[in-house]
Amino acid sequence: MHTKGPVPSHIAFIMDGNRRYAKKKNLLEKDGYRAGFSVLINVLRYCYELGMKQITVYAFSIDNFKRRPEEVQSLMELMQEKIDELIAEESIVNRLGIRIYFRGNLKLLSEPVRSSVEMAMAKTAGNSKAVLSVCVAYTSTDEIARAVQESCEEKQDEIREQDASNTGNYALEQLIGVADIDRHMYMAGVPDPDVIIRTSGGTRLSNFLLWQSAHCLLYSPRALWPEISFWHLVLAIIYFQRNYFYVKEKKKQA
Ligand SMILES: CC(C)=CCC/C(C)=C/CC/C(C)=C/COP(=O)(O)OP(=O)(O)O
Repeated sequence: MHTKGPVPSHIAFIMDGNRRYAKKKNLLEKDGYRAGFSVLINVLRYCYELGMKQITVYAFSIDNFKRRPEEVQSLMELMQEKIDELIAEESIVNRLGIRIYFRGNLKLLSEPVRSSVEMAMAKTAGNSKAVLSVCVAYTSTDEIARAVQESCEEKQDEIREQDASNTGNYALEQLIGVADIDRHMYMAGVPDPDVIIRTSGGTRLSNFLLWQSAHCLLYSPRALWPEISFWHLVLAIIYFQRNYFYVKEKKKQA
């Protein structure tokens, strides 16, 4: 597919509005999520066809564990079922050559879900045409805190040496900088997103990619996530293209 003008290299989605969709259509909550997953598959294909090769979705936040236990359970079961579909040999992921990463505090997941997630990452490791990052058990503040902790652990010996020499010139800022923290992020190695799309009209980031969104655009179509179509993506790209030079300049200055 050919588009005029640049397309985002990395597009990220806050898939909001699945429960509202279920309510609107008189469906069970879990069927709202099922509809959301089907749309995710379509969106993946559209993004790929439009030339966007880094796609990130916010599938489950650490805060989502506080929802009703039955809801958490049903979402986790759906996730497991859908991961199996995603990695089936003839799946769209394998046909298009998409590598899947699950990013987040994965030890918070139950054992069966964690095994599925790890299997999906291993089974798609040979795919190299595009990357789907699925943020689960994720919040940005958790990601940043862990990255800072790991950066400190990595430099432990040097920090101790400075402590021991006790010169009064304690230079932690020379030991740990932005690049060190970057390397320990769940999103390490992924270029920052150009656009975050939050469906259902909300303009909050809800603890998603806070570190990575310094120069990112936020686009908020009114449609609920399961209502997202190809044309919503086209409009998002037009919005990106209108702001492209601003984003490019900001990144250059950074
Ligand atoms: C395997 C895989 C990647 C599965 C992902 C499935 C999927 C669509 C997950 C979305 C999860 C979620 C908590 C969305 C927020 O909308 P909400 O349900 O809170 O909606 P609301 O704003 O209407 O309450």
